[in-house]
Amino acid sequence: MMEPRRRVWGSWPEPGELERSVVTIGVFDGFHRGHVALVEAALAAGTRRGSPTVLLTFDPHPLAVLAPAQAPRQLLPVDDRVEHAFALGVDCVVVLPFTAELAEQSATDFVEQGLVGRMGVESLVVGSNFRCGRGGEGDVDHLRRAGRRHGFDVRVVDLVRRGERTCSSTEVRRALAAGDVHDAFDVLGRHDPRIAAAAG
Ligand SMILES: Cc1cc2nc3c(=O)[nH]c(=O)nc-3n(C[C@H](O)[C@H](O)[C@H](O)COP(=O)(O)O)c2cc1C
Ligand SMILES: Nc1ncnc2c1ncn2[C@@H]1O[C@H](COP(=O)(O)OP(=O)(O)OP(=O)(O)O)[C@@H](O)[C@H]1O
Repeated sequence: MMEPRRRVWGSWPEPGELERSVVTIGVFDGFHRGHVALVEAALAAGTRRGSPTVLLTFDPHPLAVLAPAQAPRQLLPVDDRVEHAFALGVDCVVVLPFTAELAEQSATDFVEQGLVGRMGVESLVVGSNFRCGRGGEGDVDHLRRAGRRHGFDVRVVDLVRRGERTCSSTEVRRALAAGDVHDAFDVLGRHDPRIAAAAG
């Protein structure tokens, strides 16, 4: 089968559309240094295995559904996140609509029905603080156990730091809110006028 390239799914791929993959998951708002490191680790695993590297992301931001009052201002629209992923060399992107129904799904079902059943995951690459599933129950230990049951490997990436702090979308937003665009760019690892505009 020809491996898919630059394909974007707006929901889980249908059975058979994606038979094997290296998957990295998260919101990826801003595409900061940590996100880039995660994608690079996934690409290295994809190349090693000869499997497509797929970035799985959510839209809207999970907090917009789980706690709308605390939902952060979006740094990059989902189309820009997809473009960043492709520019780095990711083969395909899955954008899952984050709905109340998805938030209620157990981590086990998310992994078995989604990652294994629809994506044929061979290797899962996440940051050490990643969680998925109802109530955030699916931490990296949970994912490793699921990986042993289903025969996929879990690669946990150490969080990228910049001096004293851990790079995160939250840190970028904090710097922007303080009016310090240079600091925001320092966490991001690049100058990005669209993100400066997100400061409003
Ligand atoms: C199936 C599923 C259910 C989730 N349910 C919850 C939840 O109940 N409470 C919560 O705070 N986050 C929940 N999340 C969101 C995750 O904790 C997390 O924010 C999301 O997977 C993105 O990961 P990231 O924040 O590391 O990018 C869920 C995620 C998934 C995939
Ligand atoms: N500094 C980092 N280094 C490496 N991986 C990271 C880093 N920060 C987040 N990740 C990973 O990137 C993926 C996407 O996470 P997410 O988009 O929630 O990042 P975040 O920047 O921590 O966001 P927020 O600040 O809004 O919680 C997850 O797998 C997460 O574990």
